[in-house]
Amino acid sequence: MTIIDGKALSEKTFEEIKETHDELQKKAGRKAGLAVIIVGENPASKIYVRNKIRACEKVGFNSETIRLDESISEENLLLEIEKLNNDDNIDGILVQLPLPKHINELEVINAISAEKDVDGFHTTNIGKMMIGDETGFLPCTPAGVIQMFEEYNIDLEGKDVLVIGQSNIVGKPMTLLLIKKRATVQVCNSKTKNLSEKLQKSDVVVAAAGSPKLVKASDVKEGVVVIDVGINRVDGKLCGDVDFDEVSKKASFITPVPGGVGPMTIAMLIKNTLKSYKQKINKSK
Ligand SMILES: Nc1nc(=O)c2c([nH]1)NC[C@@H]1CN(c3ccc(C(=O)N[C@@H](CCC(=O)O)C(=O)O)cc3)C=[N+]21
Repeated sequence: MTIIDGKALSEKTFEEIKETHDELQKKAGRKAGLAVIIVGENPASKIYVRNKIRACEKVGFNSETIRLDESISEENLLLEIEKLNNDDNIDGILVQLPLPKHINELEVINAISAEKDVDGFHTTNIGKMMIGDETGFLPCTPAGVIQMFEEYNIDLEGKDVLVIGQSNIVGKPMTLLLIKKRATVQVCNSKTKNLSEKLQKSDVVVAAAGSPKLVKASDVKEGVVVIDVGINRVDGKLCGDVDFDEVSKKASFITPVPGGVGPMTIAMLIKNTLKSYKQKINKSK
């Protein structure tokens, strides 16, 4: 059994990006820049945003955090985004989700210039992913999972993959990227019947349901590859959707929580920001 070390893999990615960025910035005369907008005081959001800013520091990018009050109007949030769209020192804009209920998330995401949407949530980038146009940005979590498969030489061709969860930010895009790898994908949600039966038949499981210990050892087959995208806080402790201690005894590969998919998500955000920076400095030449 191999534990897929997302933390180590993210550190390796940061080092590679730092080197490339150090080179490019000499010629471009400016650093890459990421702007993160956070609305309200969600404690989990604060931790994630802090991790993203730290990652920028590691690779030498400029970063800017814009903290807005919970009560901000959608109109004023859109004005903040517009400023960043027009700022030539900003390559990536990220609006931390979830947003307060009075704000329309889709409107806000689509107000970000598609060329700066390093989250890969903009309709244009989703469309590009759908048809395989590689000029766009891939959503960070699914892209991070694919990177893990590649680094550990886990071949997906012809494999039966079960994706648990169908969110716009994980389940749906994950499915598209797995199809591109020629896997046979089945997508489950909370209405799915006989989940355990489906798990037993799967070569690879991607769990993104947000339900602690949903995937148990008795559900999976010997040699299964398990990717745990869940982030749940149980009694103050961070845990995924997989009963790691038990399932790891049957798995060939498994990701831990923390230290698995989470750090890879941030690594892909930084990678997307570098891609945007490259596209912009090449354009202005
Ligand atoms: N616009 C937007 N983009 C996002 O990418 C986005 C978002 N909104 N909203 C929330 C989710 C969640 N997310 C995580 C990123 C890193 C870790 C991470 O680094 N996790 C560490 C542990 C962190 C901890 O201690 O809590 C780990 O798994 O090892 C987790 C979760 C990004 N998200």
